[in-house]
Amino acid sequence: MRQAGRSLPEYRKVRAGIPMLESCRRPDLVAEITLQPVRRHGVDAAILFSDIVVPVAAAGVDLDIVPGTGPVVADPIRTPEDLDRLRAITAADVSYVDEAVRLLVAELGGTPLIGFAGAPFTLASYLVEGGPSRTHAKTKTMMYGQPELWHALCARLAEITLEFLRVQVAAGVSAVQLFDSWAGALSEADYRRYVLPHSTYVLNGLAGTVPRIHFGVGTAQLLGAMGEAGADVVGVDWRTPLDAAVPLIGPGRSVQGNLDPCALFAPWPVVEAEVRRVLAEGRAASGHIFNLGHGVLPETDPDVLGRVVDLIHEASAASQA
Ligand SMILES: Cc1c2[nH]c(c1CCC(=O)O)Cc1[nH]c(c(CCC(=O)O)c1C)Cc1[nH]c(c(CCC(=O)O)c1C)Cc1[nH]c(c(C)c1CCC(=O)O)C2
Repeated sequence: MRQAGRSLPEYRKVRAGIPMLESCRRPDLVAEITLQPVRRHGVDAAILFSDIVVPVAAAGVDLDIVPGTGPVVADPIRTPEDLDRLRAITAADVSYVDEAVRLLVAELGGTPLIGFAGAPFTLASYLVEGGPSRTHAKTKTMMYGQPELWHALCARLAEITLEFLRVQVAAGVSAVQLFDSWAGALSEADYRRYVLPHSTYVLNGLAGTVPRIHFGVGTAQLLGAMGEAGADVVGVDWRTPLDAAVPLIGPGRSVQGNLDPCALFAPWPVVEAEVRRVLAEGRAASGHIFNLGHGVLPETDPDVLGRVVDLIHEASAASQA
């Protein structure tokens, strides 16, 4: 999730005056920003500093990441001719990611690095809408009205995503996360018909390499299907308690989540109780990666994040003793 950054003063300092996409293309900066939360909070894994739209920009789409808004696409993709502007990528198109991952793996020592990419639906939504959307109306208009174009777009995005993840795996990441942040906008039937085959293509393409995490927001109705897409770990947002999510996700998969990012604004005793609740509910799963249910909000106090990390370490050590 978008977490390395925005709450940390040291992040804002190194990013000052450097546009988001440019910072994603500078391996030295990527390495420094990725390491910041590991140094400060002592988290158990680092998440690569990049963005889900980085490979799409490398594929020839004119886009920008606007502070406070998110990805904005100059000419949205709405016709078969528009789709021609989205070409395949090769490793050479994203060589800065290869370089950044190699730098990081060397620096991190034993701390695992998690790579990531955006899933076809969430990427398609930005490309078709032209920017963030509450209803995803234009995206669904293409999905229902031009299903052939929709599937061609998602198939192209799946190839781009898979290549982007393969570069990260080859460079040494220890796990990958596929973000389908906005898939929760779909019914299970539509997800299965219009999205699942494409996400499955990406996740299966990495079978036998590194563990695969699959995450979306507001996906209670999709947890089973998202697990079927081929993930080893399914990420859950804060709306669904982990012990309720586990039977939906099914056997053989671990869970990730799911503290409400807004809980970090509560008085410490409330934060502590919420963290302990999430840990207790996570015991229903065969494996649990503690995380927030979505990204850290920029206003979050970094000291509270540090205390949460310490509490989780203490509580997991105590439960294993
Ligand atoms: C949907 C999505 C995006 N990007 C991402 C997703 C999927 C996960 C999720 O749902 O949070 C994924 C992402 N984006 C970023 C990371 C790197 C890891 C990390 O920083 O923790 C990751 C894993 C950096 C980023 N990506 C972005 C930031 C903020 C950039 C800044 O410093 O201004 C960071 C650190 C920008 C971004 N990029 C995107 C949005 C919606 C925004 C926020 C815009 C805003 O509110 O300012 C698209």
